[in-house]
Amino acid sequence: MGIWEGAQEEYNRLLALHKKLEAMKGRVPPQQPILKESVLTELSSIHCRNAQRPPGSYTCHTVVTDYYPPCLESWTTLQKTCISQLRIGVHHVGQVLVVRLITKPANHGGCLSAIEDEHGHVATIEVHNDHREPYEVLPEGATCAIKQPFFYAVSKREVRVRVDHPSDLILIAREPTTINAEPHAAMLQKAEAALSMKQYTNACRYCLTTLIVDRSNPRARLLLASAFYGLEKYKSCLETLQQLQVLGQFDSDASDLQTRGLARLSETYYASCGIEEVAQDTSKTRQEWLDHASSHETVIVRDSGAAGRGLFATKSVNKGDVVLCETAFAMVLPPSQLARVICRHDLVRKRFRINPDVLLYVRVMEELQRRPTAVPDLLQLWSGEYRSEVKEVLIVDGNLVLDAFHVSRIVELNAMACGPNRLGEGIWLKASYTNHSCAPNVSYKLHGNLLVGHALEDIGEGQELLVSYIDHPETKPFKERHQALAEWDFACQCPRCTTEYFAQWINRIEGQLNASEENAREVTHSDGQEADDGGK
Ligand SMILES: C[S@@+](CC[C@H](N)C(=O)[O-])C[C@H]1O[C@@H](n2cnc3c(N)ncnc32)[C@H](O)[C@@H]1O
Repeated sequence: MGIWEGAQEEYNRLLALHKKLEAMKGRVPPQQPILKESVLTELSSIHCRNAQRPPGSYTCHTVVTDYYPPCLESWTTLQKTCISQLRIGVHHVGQVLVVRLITKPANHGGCLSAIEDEHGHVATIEVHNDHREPYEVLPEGATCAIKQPFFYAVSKREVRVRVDHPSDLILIAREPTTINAEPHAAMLQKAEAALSMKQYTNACRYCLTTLIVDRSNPRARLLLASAFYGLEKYKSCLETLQQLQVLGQFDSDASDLQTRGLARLSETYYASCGIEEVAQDTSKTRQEWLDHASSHETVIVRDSGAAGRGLFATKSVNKGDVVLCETAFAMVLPPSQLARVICRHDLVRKRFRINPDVLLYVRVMEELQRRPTAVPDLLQLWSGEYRSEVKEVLIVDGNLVLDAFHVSRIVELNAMACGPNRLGEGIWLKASYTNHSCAPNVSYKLHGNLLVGHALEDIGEGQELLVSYIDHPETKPFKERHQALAEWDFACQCPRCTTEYFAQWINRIEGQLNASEENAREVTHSDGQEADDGGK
């Protein structure tokens, strides 16, 4: 059985099970208190099964049974509850469960561990949407606070405390942030480690902490400039390097970074990265991530009427010109998208998703944690009917608050297929505003992680940029185009569809009118005949 069929079968099983389990809502678990042995046995069997899987390749399932918002309050202001007071299928809003993690964590759809409260009662915790290593998510022995605990039935016999928003889990026994007291060397080592993991915001924090105390530390300045470069803040990068020049500490690393920074800045304003050369290079090297900057000076986001917001040209461009050039916010391409298969069964929206969609979502969540400065830009993207209160960078109890369901919906509605045979997917923050048209005036091409939009015709200043979300719309009739667009959950209102829709509508009305005229003629005719017959 293929991955798709397997996921479909699992989805049907889960949906049927979920319907049956609804009857348990509001009740206590069938076995109260939950037996410690059964929790530990279940976890050790998951550990055994995981150990038998080939490393790096496994299938895991995430089941979404309910959409609910993350907690926006500090755990210290919530009312304490305990495991024996939890009710199945209930989000205990306004409450917090303080527990100790008593086993080694396991990966199984989410991150799992056994928890014990102050009364010695035990349950299993299941954390979703936090894709760090299990020992980082649920470190054995730590004490944690679970905000608004959701007690959820996995089967008729098994219930778990479930966390969908990573910020709803607080590790309270985690060491306090004492970074100010650390010596510079340790702080800069942390900055280097953060840079190597592309955690640019953290790297900035470590460097700035050093610079507050030692303004002329050249290493801290160079690392800070690199972190700004990673965050695509090229102006700040160059300013930081200038300060190094003033201090007379400008070495070859700084000079190299300055050259790259200047090149990126010029690309930002003048789209000067030489798309033709980039295209030739990437087709040869097949490099995924290119060192180039986004350039979207020629576009602006504005209201587009029925389609919501759209992307408009700020100046006129000729056919063939580059209208937009943007680096990916997150992207998954084969073969990495096949390294592990993750299925997300959404029982609320009655659909399931597998790679690459789910892996892209994982990457987006990781990227947001790494670069919180990008949070507002991502959260403003189209999310259909889903509304979230979290739209800005919000830190509660030291955690970045993200509504995992909101991010998931944004990824579903804005991801673009890309890469060889369109087997990959990515998110581009500006290009996401491009609406669909069945007669597009722009087409997107991918070079590495760089999405380049070319004008398919002359486009005037203020005109909307439109791409086709489907392949070859020009060859497809109305019905086929709408079938292909179905997965985006909207009825196309582009001028071509509107014209064709009205043409079809007028044809239908004319057909009906003709038919009723025909009927009326026949009735009159037969009435006339009857009258004639009657007269005979
Ligand atoms: C990727 S977003 C495009 C940006 C979006 N309009 C916004 O306001 O953020 C895709 C969504 O835009 C809307 N859309 C795009 N093209 C459309 C069209 N031709 N007709 C109607 N709605 C369209 C649909 O709601 C679709 O799900």
